[in-house]
Amino acid sequence: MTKSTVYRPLCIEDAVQLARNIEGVFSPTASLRCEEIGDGNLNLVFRVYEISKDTTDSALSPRRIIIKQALPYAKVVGESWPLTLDRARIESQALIAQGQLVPHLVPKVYLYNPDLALTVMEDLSDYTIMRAGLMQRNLYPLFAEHIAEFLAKTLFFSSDLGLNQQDKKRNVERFINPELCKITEDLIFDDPYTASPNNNCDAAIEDELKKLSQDCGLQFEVMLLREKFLTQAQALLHGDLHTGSIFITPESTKVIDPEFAYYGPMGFDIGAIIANLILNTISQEHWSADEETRRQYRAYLLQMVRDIWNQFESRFRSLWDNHVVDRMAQTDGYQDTYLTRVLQDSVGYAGCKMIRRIVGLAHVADIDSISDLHVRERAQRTALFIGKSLVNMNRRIQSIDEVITACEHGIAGVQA
Ligand SMILES: Nc1ncnc2c1ncn2[C@@H]1O[C@H](COP(=O)(O)OP(=O)(O)O)[C@@H](O)[C@H]1O
Ligand SMILES: CSC[C@H]1O[C@H](OP(=O)(O)O)[C@H](O)[C@@H]1O
Repeated sequence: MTKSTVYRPLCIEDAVQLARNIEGVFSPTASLRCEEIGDGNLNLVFRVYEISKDTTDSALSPRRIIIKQALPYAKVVGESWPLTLDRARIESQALIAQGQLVPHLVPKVYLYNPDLALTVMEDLSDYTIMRAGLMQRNLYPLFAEHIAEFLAKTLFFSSDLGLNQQDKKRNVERFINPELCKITEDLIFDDPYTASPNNNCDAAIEDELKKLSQDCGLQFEVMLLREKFLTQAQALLHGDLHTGSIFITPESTKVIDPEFAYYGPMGFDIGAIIANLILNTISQEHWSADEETRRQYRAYLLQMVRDIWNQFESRFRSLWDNHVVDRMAQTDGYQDTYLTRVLQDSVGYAGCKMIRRIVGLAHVADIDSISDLHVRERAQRTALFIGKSLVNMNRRIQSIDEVITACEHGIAGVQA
C-alpha cells in the first residue's frame, strides 16, 4: 500500500485484495471472505476474515480485520449530500490519539490510506453495539467506570489543563473538521427549531415540532449551547459519542467512530452518552415485562448516568491534582468552577441531543423500534419533555442528582 491510488469506493473484491496486500495480517494462501456490514449513516464498513476448515464463523475467525471507508457523500441521504473524505483522516488520527491515552478502550488502528480514505482496524465483532445490548436489557457493570476513564483521560490530556498550550493549539489545527461540525450545528442546534426539510418527525407529534419552533426561552438556551459548540476549543472531543459508537461486553468497552472529532466543549461528549442512556431508559416503557422489572432496569440505567458523571468527576479531579500543566489552573476555586461548568454543559447538550433524536433527521432505534404507535408517541413526548427540561435547567444545575430527578419526574409525570 505504498504507491498512491486514485479514490474509488471499494467493492467486496477490492476489499479482499486490499486486505491481502497488508503485510503480516493474512498468509498469501489464506481463503478470505468479506462482507459489507456498515449500518451507520455515513460510511462503508467491510469485515474481511480468514476461513479454514475449523472456523467458518467470521466472529470467531482468529484473523480478521475491519476496513472502514469514507464515501464522498453522506450514505444515509445519498450523493445529493456531498461530504469530505478528510473525515477518514480525522477518524484515524483521533483513534490513534485516543489509543495513546486509553489503548484498552479503542480498537487498534493497523493502517490509514489517505488516497482511498480508509482506515484498517481491529475487528470487534465479538462485542455488541451498546444500543443493541441495552435494547436487550443486558447488564454492563463496568461500563460507567470504563467510559468515565475514556472521558476523563481523553478530555483532560487534550485540554490546556493537561497539554502544553502550544501543542494544544497545533492539535486544534490538526482537528479542524468544518463539514462534520456543520452537520452537528444544523442537525442538533438548528433544524429541530424550524421547519427544516431535514427534520423527520412522526405525524403524531407534529404539535411538538411546532412548539419547539415557538419556544423562545428554549431557543435562547440552545443558542448559548450552540455558541459554545462553535467557539470553545476546550478539548479534543469524540464528537458523536452515542451508544451506537460503543462496542461492549460485560467485561470490556471499546469506543469507535470518532469521525466527528474536533476541539469543542467537553460537555458535548459527556452529554451525548447521558442523552442516549436516558433515551433507552424512556424506551423501556414498551417492554412487556411487569412494572417492577421495568422499574428496576430504568433505575439501573439512571444509576449508570449518575455513576458516569461521579466517576468522571473524581478521575478528572485526580488527573488535575497530579498532572495539571498550567500553573494558573491551581488558583483556589478554579477546579470547582470548571467542573460545575462542564456538568452544566453536559446537561444542556444531553437535552439538545434528546430533542434531535426525536424530531431531527437521525433517530435512535431504541425509540423507533417501538411498534405500538401509542407507546411510541408517549415515549417520544416523554423524551422531548425531559430533553427540554434539561436544556432549560442546564445553567442552574449543581449536581447530577438533579438530572436523575428530572428524568424520574418526566417519566412518571408525562406517562401517568
Ligand atoms: N472495529 C469494528 N469492528 C467490528 N464492527 C465494526 C467496527 N467498526 C464498525 N463496525 C460495524 O460497522 C457499523 C458502522 O460503523 P460506524 O463506525 O458506526 O460507521 P458510520 O460512521 O457510518 O456510522 C457498526 O455499527 C458496526 O456494526
Ligand atoms: C447525516 S449524518 C446524521 C448523523 O449520523 C451520525 O451518526 P453515525 O455516524 O453514528 O451514524 C451523526 O450522529 C450525525 O448527526
